[in-house]
Amino acid sequence: MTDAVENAVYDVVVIGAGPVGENVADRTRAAGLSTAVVETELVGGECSYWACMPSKALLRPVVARADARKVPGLSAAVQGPLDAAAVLAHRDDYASHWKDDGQVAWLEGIGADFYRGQGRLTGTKAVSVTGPDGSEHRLTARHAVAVCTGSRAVVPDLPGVADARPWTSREATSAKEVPGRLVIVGGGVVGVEMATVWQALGAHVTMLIRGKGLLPKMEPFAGELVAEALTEAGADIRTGVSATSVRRAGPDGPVTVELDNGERIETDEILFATGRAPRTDDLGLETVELKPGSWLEVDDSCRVEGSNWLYAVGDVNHRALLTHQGKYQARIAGAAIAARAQGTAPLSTERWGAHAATADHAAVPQVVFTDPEAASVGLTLAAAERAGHRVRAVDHDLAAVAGSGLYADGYRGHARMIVDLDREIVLGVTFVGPGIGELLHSATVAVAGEVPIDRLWHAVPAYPTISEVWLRLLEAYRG
Ligand SMILES: Cc1cc2nc3c(=O)[nH]c(=O)nc-3n(C[C@H](O)[C@H](O)[C@H](O)COP(=O)(O)OP(=O)(O)OC[C@H]3O[C@@H](n4cnc5c(N)ncnc54)[C@H](O)[C@@H]3O)c2cc1C
Ligand SMILES: NC(=O)c1ccc[n+]([C@@H]2O[C@H](COP(=O)([O-])OP(=O)(O)OC[C@H]3O[C@@H](n4cnc5c(N)ncnc54)[C@H](O)[C@@H]3O)[C@@H](O)[C@H]2O)c1
Repeated sequence: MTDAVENAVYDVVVIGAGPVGENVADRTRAAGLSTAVVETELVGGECSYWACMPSKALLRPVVARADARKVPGLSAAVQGPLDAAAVLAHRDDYASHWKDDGQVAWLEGIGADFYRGQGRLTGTKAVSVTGPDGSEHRLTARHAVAVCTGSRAVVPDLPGVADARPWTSREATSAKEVPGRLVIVGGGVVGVEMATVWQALGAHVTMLIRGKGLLPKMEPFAGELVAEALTEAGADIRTGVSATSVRRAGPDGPVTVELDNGERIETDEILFATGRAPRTDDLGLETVELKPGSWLEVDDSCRVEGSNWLYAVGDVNHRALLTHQGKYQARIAGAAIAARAQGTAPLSTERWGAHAATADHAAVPQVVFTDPEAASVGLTLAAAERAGHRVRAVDHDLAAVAGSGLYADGYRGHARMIVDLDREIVLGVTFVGPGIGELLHSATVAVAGEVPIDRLWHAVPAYPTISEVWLRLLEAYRG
């Protein structure tokens, strides 16, 4: 495989070993292709150390306590504060203490060759790797290079922001202490999940939302129910305001945030949860006639538009910034790379084919792990109407289901199903309420499977579970 230390030829070179790069490598190795994997930080990527894993480890005790407080006979036992030190220690375990030995061993176990260093394209099918010690490797790919370099947090360029040392999602998921006061700018998924964690751990959280409410990409009731609960928990949610400058007084002093309405807020830390940018600025894209710093546009097999060897998989292609969706793309791209390399059979790139990431357009599931949880798959009503579908939204109060009442006293929640009136299939579903995260996959199966409403009528939910909401939604649709 290697003809010299610095120069090596592989069937496939994967740049970036987050969950997505790992899965591309897993698939290409399973197909018998020699594969090099290049990682500049930690194998496992953002998800393992500063995103999904630590954030969910922080959220689990918060949400479990909130649920338990609504169960008669149990609530009195869980009125005390969370043990913040134990929660943070649990988080540290789930972030593997920011060490990647286990994941490096896994990569080696699948037979991939691992290179630690910054990967850069240097031309067609050519990648250089600059190691931490300055060493240089030049890798050539016979068939494909897969860029899986993910995304990083965006911090708006406000006066004073750099000197204020703001938190991004990295600090918000890895902080060692609970700040007394935390201002969060942005009310997307990172904003609401981190507000839920840090408010419950003892910080006083203020959210600054420039728009009308939280979770603007979901159905409006999702943001409303999450905002209601966060406010009850003690958070201060301000909508229609933007930060205009940020100033930290001295190295350890508080931060003063100026708002566009003239107000000032003093805080101990400020978190910018204001979206993501692609990690493509130092990737050598200019050597293959692509623009550094841009998201990489791909076809449904995840191959970069206009190229026959370059793939972009996961966050970096901007199709759906979610680990499970990136791993799905990795399975599709890995299969496409192998099929093209082996040239044995034509690719199935038609809608829902083995080499087409069709679900990225039609059935992307997401769970927001707040109290209450918010989960959705497929289209919202607004998105379906924008796309020109003739649809009907069917709504049901989740509290009016036997299973919900048993799950929690005073259960609050809502469900919406978007039905395509021409095809009589479900285009989208949103659930908001305690304990609904695990319900989402039933909706994903219905949407991705394009299961006709007439057949869904025969999918009987067990009594008394929260899933009975399916029956109520179908009854409401059929009148
Ligand atoms: C706070 C937070 C919580 C989240 N929670 C969830 C969740 O609960 N569920 C969910 O599905 N998604 C969640 N996400 C989104 C999820 O983290 C991303 O969708 C996922 O990490 C994308 O995987 P990836 O492999 O494409 O990129 P990444 O995980 O970003 O990995 C990319 C890897 O490439 C490496 N790299 C970059 N450039 C180079 C280079 N030039 N050379 C070599 N290596 C390079 C990076 O070091 C990194 O290790 C969350 C995100 C955040 C910020
Ligand atoms: N549970 C999960 O699945 C999960 C959890 C966390 C993150 N993620 C993923 O990570 C990605 C990043 O999350 P995110 O919350 O950072 O991004 P986001 O795009 O979901 O939300 C960012 C929010 O910040 C606002 N914003 C942007 N610039 C601003 C500014 N200058 N001032 C004020 N507000 C501003 C936007 O209007 C938007 O509402 C998302 O795509 C999400 O899917 C997923």
